[in-house]
Amino acid sequence: MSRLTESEVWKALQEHYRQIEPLHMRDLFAKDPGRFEKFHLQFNDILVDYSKNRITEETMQLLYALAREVQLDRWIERMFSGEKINVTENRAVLHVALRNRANRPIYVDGRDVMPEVNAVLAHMREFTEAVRSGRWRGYTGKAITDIVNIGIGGSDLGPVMVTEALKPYGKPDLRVHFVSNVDGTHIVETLKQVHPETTLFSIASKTFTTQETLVNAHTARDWFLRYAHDEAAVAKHFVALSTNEKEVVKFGIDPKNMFVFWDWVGGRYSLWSAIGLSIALYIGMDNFEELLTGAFEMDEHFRHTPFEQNIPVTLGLLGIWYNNFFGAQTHAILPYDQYMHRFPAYFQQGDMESNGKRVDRDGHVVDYSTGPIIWGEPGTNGQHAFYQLIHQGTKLIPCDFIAPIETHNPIGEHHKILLSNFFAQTEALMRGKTEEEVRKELEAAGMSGEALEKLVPHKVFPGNRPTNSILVQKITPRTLGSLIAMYEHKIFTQGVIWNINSFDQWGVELGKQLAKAILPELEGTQEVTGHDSSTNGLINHYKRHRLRE
Ligand SMILES: O=P(O)(O)OC[C@H]1O[C@@H](O)[C@@H](O)[C@@H](O)[C@@H]1O
Repeated sequence: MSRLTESEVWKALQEHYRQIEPLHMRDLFAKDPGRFEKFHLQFNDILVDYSKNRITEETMQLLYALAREVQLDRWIERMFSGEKINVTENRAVLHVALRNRANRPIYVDGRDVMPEVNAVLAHMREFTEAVRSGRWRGYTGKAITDIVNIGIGGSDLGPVMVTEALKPYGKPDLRVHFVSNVDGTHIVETLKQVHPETTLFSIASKTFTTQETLVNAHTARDWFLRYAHDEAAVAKHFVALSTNEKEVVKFGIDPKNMFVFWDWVGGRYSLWSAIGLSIALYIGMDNFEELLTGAFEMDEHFRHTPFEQNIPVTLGLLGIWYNNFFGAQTHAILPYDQYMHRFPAYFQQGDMESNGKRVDRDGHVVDYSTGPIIWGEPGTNGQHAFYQLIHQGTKLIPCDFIAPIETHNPIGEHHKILLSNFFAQTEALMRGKTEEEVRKELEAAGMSGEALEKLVPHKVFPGNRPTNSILVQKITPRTLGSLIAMYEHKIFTQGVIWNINSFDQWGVELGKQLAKAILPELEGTQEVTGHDSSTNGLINHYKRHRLRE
């Protein structure tokens, strides 16, 4: 037994779960007209309604007590004050410093990091303004029309998600492209759309050793040089976003064209750093700073608001409730906003790479479930795809519904229809439809007897399916910044409760190592024998059939 599962409050939650499990939210709503009032939070223009959860006031009290039990407040302070809470890599976790708009000093190893943070922001401003205004010229004197960001994981997903989410703020005559996959198709298809004289490549890699990114970057460089025939021209078309100057120089990028960040920025928390350059190029530095401001406001909220009114803490605790007491395995993020279509994918990395851990901070295998599987698609597409399982399947899937009150594209009735679906789905998931209601409905449609009885069970919706509804005024840079930070801190809250290190990612290493070992084995015709029979069989099949080409 771990300290967590042995704690009094954990046991009280287990006991309490037995009382809550049989209750239906329909009845909880019927009994208490003040339920929405009780269970919603507001911060700036973000409203979080968590009343459609399988909770009572006692549930929340116990969950907040759990946050106190694990001293969440102390962990928050540790993060914000630059303590090396990423213990396995001996690093501070300071993405919050990147958006510390108050400019309060934050120390790492006795040194205030803020002057460096501000210097990089100034460098980004100078560069993005030069490119956007057309002052920055390519090797034949033309202005830049296309940005190709080459990066993967945290060096890709954030910029992709944000540039998509903030498309209405993008410079119309500047296109951004993202190449991440080592599959040659990704770079080949992208290069078909751009011209070397007017394209700027940003090579985004914290370590600058990631195989996929370097392979793609070399291919881009070779392609470029086939046109330019001049190594000196590379400086006008390639910039690097990285922590590793040595490798950047080795690649052939002038350190003047390097935008730096630091080891205390985790890859999946790096969109706020120089990794956000493609975002800043696209939406402009003022908007990029608005994004930072939105995140900063959420940071302040997270750091200073009592748990009971604290949005990330509350969302984190609700996640714990389903994950650890109801046994929910997954969590869906469902943005009702087409521009936000990569938001679930972004937090797939954000959450699953952070909290997909099976040992605690002290290296002990945990005896409780940790990070959920995160998934989702924008509404209403999801409704016509996987919502069936959420409504009537055998699995409990807590969902976050996110929607803007105002759309960037007010055309006809579209937004009202979209929002009516947003409201209807959480209502349907909560209420369901009883046998009696189904029977009445079928009778009204003129059905009766055996035919009716046969159909009834199929048309019953059990309901009682938990959702959070997150309504924002509009998806602006500032609001998006707050929303992203909200989820980051939710992940942090859960990591603290599970006593895991949310900031390393050793799990990605084994596959990388094995791929490196296998790569040379794919050469030549010699039979491979060094693996298990499945891996040998697959590699040898590939080698035999490749030779047939
Ligand atoms: O930014 P670089 O160093 O290329 O890493 C890209 C990605 O690599 C993966 O293996 C993970 O470690 C991610 O967290 C990271 O975002």
